[in-house]
Amino acid sequence: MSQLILARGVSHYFGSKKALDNVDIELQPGKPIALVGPNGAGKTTLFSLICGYLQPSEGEIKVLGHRPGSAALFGQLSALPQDALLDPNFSVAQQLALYARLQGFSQRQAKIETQRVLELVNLKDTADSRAKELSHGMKKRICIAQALLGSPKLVMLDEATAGLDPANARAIRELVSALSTETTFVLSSHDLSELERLCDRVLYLQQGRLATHQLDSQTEQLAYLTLQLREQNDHVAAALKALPHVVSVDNSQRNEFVIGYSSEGLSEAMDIALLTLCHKQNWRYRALINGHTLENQLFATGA
Ligand SMILES: Nc1ncnc2c1ncn2[C@@H]1O[C@H](COP(=O)(O)OP(=O)(O)OP(=O)(O)O)[C@@H](O)[C@H]1O
Repeated sequence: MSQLILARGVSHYFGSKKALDNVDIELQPGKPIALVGPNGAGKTTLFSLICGYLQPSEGEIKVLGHRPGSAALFGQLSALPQDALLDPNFSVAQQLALYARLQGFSQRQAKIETQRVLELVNLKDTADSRAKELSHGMKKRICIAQALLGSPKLVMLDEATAGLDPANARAIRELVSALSTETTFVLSSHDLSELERLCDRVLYLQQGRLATHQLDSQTEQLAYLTLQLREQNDHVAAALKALPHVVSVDNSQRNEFVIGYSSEGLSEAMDIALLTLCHKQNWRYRALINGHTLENQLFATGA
């Protein structure tokens, strides 16, 4: 089977500005892939190259064995760009059916496919509404429905849940998760906790250069827990360090501690020992995370 995304020495220039610098990617189909990085790091540029909206200035990129933009990828790859727009004056069903027809569905199949994707995003009732009558969040979900027409193998979603309320954002995450056995999603977002929940592979761009992260590679020698407390407490780091088997404590940010410990010969699970300590010390905890948070993996120096 062809690789999902293969990039070899890909660079992209806008005039003299090098937006992507010698990027190599080799990704197989599977669980969702996060595309992250600070503003201006080159995420949209990479997104556009994979979709075939831009051509690389140098290097080669292949999606499912084909050059992005080629006819062979028609119906196999779809994208929700950050600024995706619907026509305000046509009904939702008319627009989706048109896109389905463009993908080669017959008129009858296009109607069925339109209903199917609207059901997926839980917006069946909006079929006859015009886009201008819908809220921002509803429009976003319709655009996601559009990206799902024809069940493509690769779906690129740029900031898919930006501007959605928590319940709708969660519904989209659940949808991505549920469809992930059939479709590989590439999700670009600044919401690291969202990506952390969904993805086990990360493409991290920094000034146009790529570092691929496999999430949370716990070694056999050392395991990590991240403890987030509700309020500031003195002496937390010292008390954590005094626990048996704890090797390192990193105060990664305010009220957050990354605890490295040796799992060899543990008599009591470390999470239980930590919660017992919180209880004894009267520390109220907000979260206890197995491993590092994605934010710490990407940005913290000591993590
Ligand atoms: N059309 C363009 N013309 C000139 N420079 C551009 C153009 N598009 C992007 N750039 C530059 O290329 C670099 C990468 O931009 P890109 O939009 O890919 O970053 P990004 O990671 O998507 O950023 P953000 O998180 O802010 O959306 C930036 O320095 C940007 O200024």
